[in-house]
Amino acid sequence: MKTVWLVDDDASIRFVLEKALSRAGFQTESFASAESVLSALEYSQPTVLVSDVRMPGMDGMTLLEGISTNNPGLPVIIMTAHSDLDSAVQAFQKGAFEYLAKPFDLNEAVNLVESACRANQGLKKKNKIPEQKTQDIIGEAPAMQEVFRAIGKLSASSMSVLINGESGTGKELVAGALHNHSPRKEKEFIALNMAAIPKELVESELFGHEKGAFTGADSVRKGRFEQANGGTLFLDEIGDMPLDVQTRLLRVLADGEFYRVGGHQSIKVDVRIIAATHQNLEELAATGKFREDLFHRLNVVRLKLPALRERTEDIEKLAHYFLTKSAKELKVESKILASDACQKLKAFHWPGNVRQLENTCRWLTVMAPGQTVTEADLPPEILTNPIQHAASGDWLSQFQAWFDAELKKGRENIWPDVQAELEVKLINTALQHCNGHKQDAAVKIGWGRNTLTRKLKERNLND
Ligand SMILES: Nc1ncnc2c1ncn2[C@@H]1O[C@H](COP(=O)(O)OP(=O)(O)OP(=O)(O)O)[C@@H](O)[C@H]1O
Repeated sequence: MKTVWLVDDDASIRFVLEKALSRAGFQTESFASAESVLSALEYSQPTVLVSDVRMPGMDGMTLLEGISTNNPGLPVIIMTAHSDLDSAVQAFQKGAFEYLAKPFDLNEAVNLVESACRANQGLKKKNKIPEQKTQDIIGEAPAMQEVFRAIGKLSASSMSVLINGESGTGKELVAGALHNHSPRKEKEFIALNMAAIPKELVESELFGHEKGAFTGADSVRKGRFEQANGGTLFLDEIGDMPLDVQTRLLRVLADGEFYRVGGHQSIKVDVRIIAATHQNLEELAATGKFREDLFHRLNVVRLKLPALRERTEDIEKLAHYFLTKSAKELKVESKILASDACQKLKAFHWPGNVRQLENTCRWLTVMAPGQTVTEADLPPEILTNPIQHAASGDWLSQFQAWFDAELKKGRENIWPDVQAELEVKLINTALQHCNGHKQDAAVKIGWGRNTLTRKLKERNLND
């Protein structure tokens, strides 16, 4: 029978895990401290060990180190209430099989234990990398926990990573964390935004040029690839990379060497590529705007960063973090968010994502009159949020994707059709809501009764 040992000083956690695991057919044994489990490990060994991080006396990380040395191959799942990036990364670097952020779903915990049992030889102890504090990445939402896990798992590798996410969701921050937690961290991390460089300069920016390669090339210039040698090159907005440069990039990725513009001598480099985009690269590849082979080369590991409106549970913590940060920068006392203001921030749709929240907090630090920020202190654009995020999902993003696809098909003069569709939906929904009462429906929409009557005629809707 498969045995699972549980280590946690919190009796209630031990109790619920014991129950869930025995129901799933495991034999369990519980320990209240790391010391007691270490002495038990001298005599026997379970199939899987699950341990908390913070415990009085020896902590979970030290226990993990001891296990990696004395019981290599024993899969250990680390639980922590402190769901920050550092503990996830540390756990993986110290050889943990998985990382479970508290509070967790019991099914998730059982599934994890099951997969740890299957990986019976577990993870070998990895080379210890000196700890390095990265810029905090705040995120307790499940999608962010996935990202932290991936950063931890990728910390020993040089694989290409493709990061998807809207503008301001933290793509560059995550790329930086991937670099800082990799063996390349002593070398350069270079970030380059493809959309920000004029098309004709992209090639020389990346690969450098020889003197006289083109008008204005007065001297030899090293490109970003050479600067990033041994390190990481972060290519933001990769979907905007011109096709001919994509071909060259593909060649560098395949051969590890390239020529400067106008050069005849090949240059060898070892660069890890992390690419990011807010676009749908599969779609771009399907329509010939992005090289399919390059897409597959970059898409070895894909990370999806959620839009801020999809992780409202993180807004309060992020706001607190940014208010503290900007207060430090401005050398003033940090503002505190009142709960009405916090509710408003959570209800806003944040088209600019975390960057916009950061800017709002900076604005509040300067502009809010008192130490406590109330709803009335918030900038007007947040209070007059025209379209509350629809509970049924992010229909504006879907609309945007549809619009984008129509444009790509070459469609023109879209507005009349969109307007007609929107009006029909507005009218029908309002009439239904008001049991067919036109006056009330007009008020709900914000039209006069005559406008509603005219629109009903125009749109051939039955009176
Ligand atoms: N989870 C997070 N925790 C803390 N700060 C964050 C987080 N996500 C983003 N930020 C901050 O928000 C700002 C925008 O992030 P970043 O530049 O990484 O976004 P991006 O997705 O690369 O944006 P773009 O696509 O527009 O370049 C940065 O100042 C970053 O530090």
